[in-house]
Amino acid sequence: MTALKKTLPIVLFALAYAVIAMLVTNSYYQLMLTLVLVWAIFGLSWNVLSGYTGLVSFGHAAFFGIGAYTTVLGQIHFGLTPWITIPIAAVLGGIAGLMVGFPTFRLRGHYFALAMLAYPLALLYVFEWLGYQELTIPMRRDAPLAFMQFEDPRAYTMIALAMLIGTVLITRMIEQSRFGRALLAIKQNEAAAEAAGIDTLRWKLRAITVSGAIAGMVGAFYTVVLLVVTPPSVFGMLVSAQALTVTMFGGIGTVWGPVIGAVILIPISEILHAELGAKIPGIQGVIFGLAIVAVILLAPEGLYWRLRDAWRGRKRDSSPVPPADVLADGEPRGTQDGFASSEPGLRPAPQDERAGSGRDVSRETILSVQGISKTFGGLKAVQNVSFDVKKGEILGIIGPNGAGKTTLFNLLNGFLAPDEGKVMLDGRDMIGKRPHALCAAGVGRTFQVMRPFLRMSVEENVLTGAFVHAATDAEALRRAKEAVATVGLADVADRLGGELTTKQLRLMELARALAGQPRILLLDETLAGLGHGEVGDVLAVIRKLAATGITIMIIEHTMGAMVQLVDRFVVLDHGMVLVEGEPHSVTKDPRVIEAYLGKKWSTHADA
Ligand SMILES: Nc1ncnc2c1ncn2[C@@H]1O[C@H](COP(=O)(O)OP(=O)(O)OP(=O)(O)O)[C@@H](O)[C@H]1O
Repeated sequence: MTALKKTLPIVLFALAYAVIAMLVTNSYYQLMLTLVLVWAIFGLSWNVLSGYTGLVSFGHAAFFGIGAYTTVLGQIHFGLTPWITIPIAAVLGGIAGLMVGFPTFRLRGHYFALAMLAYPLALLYVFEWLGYQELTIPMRRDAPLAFMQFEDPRAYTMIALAMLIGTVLITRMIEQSRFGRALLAIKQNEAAAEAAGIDTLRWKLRAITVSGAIAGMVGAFYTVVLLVVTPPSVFGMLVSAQALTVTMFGGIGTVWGPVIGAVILIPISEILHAELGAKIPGIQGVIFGLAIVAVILLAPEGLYWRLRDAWRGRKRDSSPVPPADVLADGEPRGTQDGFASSEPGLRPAPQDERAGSGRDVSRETILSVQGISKTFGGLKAVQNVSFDVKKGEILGIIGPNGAGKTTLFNLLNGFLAPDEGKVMLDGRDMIGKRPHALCAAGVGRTFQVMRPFLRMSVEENVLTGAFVHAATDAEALRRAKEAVATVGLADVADRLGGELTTKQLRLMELARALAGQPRILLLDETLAGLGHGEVGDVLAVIRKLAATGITIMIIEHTMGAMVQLVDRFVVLDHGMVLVEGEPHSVTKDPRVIEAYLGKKWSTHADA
């Protein structure tokens, strides 16, 4: 039923388009109908890589041009029909994608976008140098159908429509599978995606391969329609810009975006080009420029998302503003006053209550940190830190701001490689492993500054973390639902990440880490930004997880809560272990009071 509901708009669109195409007799308008579909397909190709992963490509013309030249050279030199060269172009486009992706994915953001620009430009000059300035597809009047040379231009529109439906269905499949979820997770937060067990490089390479294949295919077909190919017409800047513009205008990261963008922008630019092209050369570039400016100002993610948000907004009158510490740069809280923060009502417990969790902890070591160090420039953020974590233990990592606590977590989950030292998980050396591999080995992680996927629902957020050990999508979904229920978010499972309160976001991050079935969970300031009652709720969930046997390491400044939660503390100061031990002895240690807790602590505790 749902599948039918999702496929119906595509079927209706295709039917309406086919009817219009059949009714149009003017060959110029027929060509425009074909070109709308060509640019929609090219936009979908761009979308598979850039729309879903957020890695903007200015170089998709490289794949398009390879496809275009495959067709024309295939027919000139080998007498091959486009029925054969179009699939070959798709394969070559895919291979080119893989070859481009491998070195270029080392770069991020603007650097990636600019590096991508180099590929079509380089190919443009290579093809000019090879003497392929202007090539025309030889006419085959003896076998027009066999060589895709139709008298009736409607045939091209129908083929383009079939290609568009195929591309939409492929994109849909990607979007709704583990593939698409991995790409969207990468887009929204690559570090969080890695920590949730997603092998980001592998998924990005798959995306660029599929994207290159679609671009190669449609580039090949474009040449069949226009019959002539020149390097600037297929490798030129305007070609890449066209894919980018139709998608940005229509909507990034959705199947409908490139279709909407192409349906609106291509006819406008083509008609203006026909009417005013002689007086204002390059009018198409102006139209695309204006479209981009309009989109940036009015609907930064494109028309589709603006309309969808307006529709959702009408359905849901008020949605809470995302908390200030989500993806923000600043520290959400700290100990700037030299006194570890203590939530109202969670003042340091009286001496006799401060005996930690009182739970039985195994003697077996799960994680052994052996002399690890990390230096940033001249700053020794972590210096020769060693300690063991016992199976089932809740270990608190405390220390003043800048003591190296988050850096330690980054070393433990593979975001950073230590300069020296070892990290042994169940006796196996974990050094050199990437975060997704460490996640697969059993290390789960949440973040100090929360990294939710704001455009995904709670369940989808958690699902991204569930694939790491799930053999099938159904199993991942089951695990995600279980994790959502365990943290008590089942009632809001359908809400978007951007609509949650701080407490719900903290619990959702916990569930996302939990869905990967971790054996050890690294919780970085999970209580930050929570109110009094909320701290108690989240603590109850952490205790519940510990009771199931999960080992927990937690960084937290809320000392009143920490002394009641943890079995043991490791206190860091200036990147070194200052003291290690049970809560009651650690909180009385003069060195800890001096470096971290402050004199106010002992006054509070004695009160
Ligand atoms: N990527 C980096 N590059 C340079 N310096 C860094 C980097 N990451 C951390 N540092 C520095 O290393 C030191 C330790 O930082 P870290 O974030 O680990 O401290 P922390 O104990 O977690 O502090 P807080 O309690 O404020 O979160 C700080 O001086 C910080 O400025």
